[in-house]
Amino acid sequence: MGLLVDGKWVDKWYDTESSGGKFERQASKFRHQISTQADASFKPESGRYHLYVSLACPWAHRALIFRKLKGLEAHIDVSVVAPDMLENGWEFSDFPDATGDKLYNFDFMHQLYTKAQSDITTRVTIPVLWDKHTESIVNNESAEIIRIFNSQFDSLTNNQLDYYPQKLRSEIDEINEKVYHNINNGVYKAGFATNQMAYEDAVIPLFETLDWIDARLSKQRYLVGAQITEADWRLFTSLIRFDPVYVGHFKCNIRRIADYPNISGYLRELYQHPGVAETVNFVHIKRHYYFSHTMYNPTQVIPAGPVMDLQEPHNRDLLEYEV
Ligand SMILES: N[C@@H](CCC(=O)N[C@@H](CS)C(=O)NCC(=O)O)C(=O)O
Repeated sequence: MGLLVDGKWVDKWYDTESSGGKFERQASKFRHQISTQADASFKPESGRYHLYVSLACPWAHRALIFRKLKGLEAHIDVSVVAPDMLENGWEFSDFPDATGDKLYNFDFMHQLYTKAQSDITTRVTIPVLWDKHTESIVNNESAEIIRIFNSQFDSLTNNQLDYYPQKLRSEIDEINEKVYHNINNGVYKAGFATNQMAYEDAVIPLFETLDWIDARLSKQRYLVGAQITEADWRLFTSLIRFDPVYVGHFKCNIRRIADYPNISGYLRELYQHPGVAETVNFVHIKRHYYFSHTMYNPTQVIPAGPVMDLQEPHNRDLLEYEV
């Protein structure tokens, strides 16, 4: 684990000393858009873009799900890193279901970042949406990559499914904000905290938000009502990792997802949504966290459980929802 400083790889864990034991996530660097507009530098073109992901990472998982839901597999190919993120950061070593770097055959993800900009200073995160024409990074912020996938390739795919519809945008944004701070990033803030207070500052709002969501899902099928939206997929990638990893490894153990009746059914419904189960890889997920974070799990032993039957009926369609 480390970062690039002026284009050089430096092996260094997150600095929590300067922030009172708190983990603070750095903003993503590359924020270009893909657009059909005449003057756009990045236009939607089949085969032009390449997606770099880890199957372990909840942020990359969002992008993989949207690629699937929006029928982009034939247009945007994927390279999958190995689950271990150790002294060289993300790497393309051999591991079942990892693909290697299909474009450059690099050994490490940081080589892709320095190919984009040779003197860059940044953390080397995943997902990355790469442009083969300019040989650079279009965008490395998952929240933006999924919006690009949601709408900008529709003319190529003829897939008009819209997970961020105009009329629901303000409600989706409001829920995303709460879910991002308290859950998506909340589990990391709890897990990476280096003192008791920083941990409690994260773990309490995390479970308050899960309690709130469970109550909400007792009345409506999805986070924003009767229609599945981006907000649901953004929550899904954290929920699916919760019982296998966050409960134990990140000390998010006030309750398990299995203890929440409505969230459990909702999680099963999203998992059973066509195409989604294929994007979930529990071997990569468990291996990444338990093997890479050696300061929390120095033995690198990976727990065997939990048993989860995500194919059980979810019965969410029986719900009388209020919108
Ligand atoms: N804001 C980014 C965050 C991505 C992110 O932090 N990914 C993690 C993997 S789960 C990573 O690559 N971490 C490496 C690092 O922080 O150095 C996004 O949502 O795309």
